[in-house]
Amino acid sequence: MPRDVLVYSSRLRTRFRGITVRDGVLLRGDAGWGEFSPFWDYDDAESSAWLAAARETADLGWPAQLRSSVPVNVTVPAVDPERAHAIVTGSGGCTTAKVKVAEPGQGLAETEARLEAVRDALGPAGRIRIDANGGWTRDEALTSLARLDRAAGGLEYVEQPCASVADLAAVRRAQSVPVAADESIRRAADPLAVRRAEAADVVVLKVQPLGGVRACLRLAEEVGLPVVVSSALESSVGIAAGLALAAALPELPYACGLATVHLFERDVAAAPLLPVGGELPVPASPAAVAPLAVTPPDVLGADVATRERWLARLDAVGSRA
Ligand SMILES: O=C(O)CCC(=O)c1ccccc1C(=O)O
Ligand SMILES: [Mg+2]
Repeated sequence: MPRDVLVYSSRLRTRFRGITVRDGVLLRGDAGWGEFSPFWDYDDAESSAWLAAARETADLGWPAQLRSSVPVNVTVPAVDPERAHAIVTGSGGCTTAKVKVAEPGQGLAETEARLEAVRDALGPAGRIRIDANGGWTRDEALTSLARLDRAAGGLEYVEQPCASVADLAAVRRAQSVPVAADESIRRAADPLAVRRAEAADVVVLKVQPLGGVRACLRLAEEVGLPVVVSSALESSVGIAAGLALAAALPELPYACGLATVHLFERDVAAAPLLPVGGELPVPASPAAVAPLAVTPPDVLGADVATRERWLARLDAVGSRA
């Protein structure tokens, strides 16, 4: 393997987005290290934006930064109330929590119990947002939001309650919890459809699926809505690019969803990007977030088969450009 391409793999502490292991490639360029880690269910065409993001960070580095630290939310997967409470308590001082809801196979009562536990751990001044990942119909969204807003003692917003832009707009009009668009931006042919339909109050932007920090800055300007920068469940190298975007946005009214390194059993960086006092420090440049020393060769956790799979994927996606 070339010296400027590393493959990492880590088990996750809890199942997230249906996966229990996260892996990806780290690429080194003149500016430092960038991460290429599309999920395995993404095809080569969809993965090319992820590669553009990795190359931008590695080769060009990041635009000017307006802030040196970024408030972040703790991310609470669809775990039981005791785990949810412990995750919030051990979050490194986060006062905003994002809780996964609409998990297949889970009932509303379980979700209510999780939200009550999170509220108990945060106290009355904390903020709670939820993410349904498009899992509800309009009617389910309306029923669920009324109940979950009560269980949480107030919701800051709901992320992607339904899959389609039309349904997001309908849910937004029919009740009072603000709506954030995630998949409707990052997996849509036309991310501006959300603005035209007045389907959201907030947009979630992720650097890798949207093709890089600069592409996200342009999109933020075009959409004209408040932005929450979030992780695609990346190692500290990928999270660093999210922090670069959050640091470059003219306004940042909400905590960002970049505190996900705690979900990894083993991060790639010597100094993992974990929150302190509810904030993450913004690395000055991509060179500031280097992976651990690369000897012995398995230090980043990927076995030979995983490395070969990623190198083949990198070739396939790279040859499309
Ligand atoms: O926003 C956060 O708190 C963490 C990031 C997150 O939830 C996420 C991570 C990987 C893939 C999808 C999502 C999502 O927001 O749906
Ligand atoms: Mg989301």
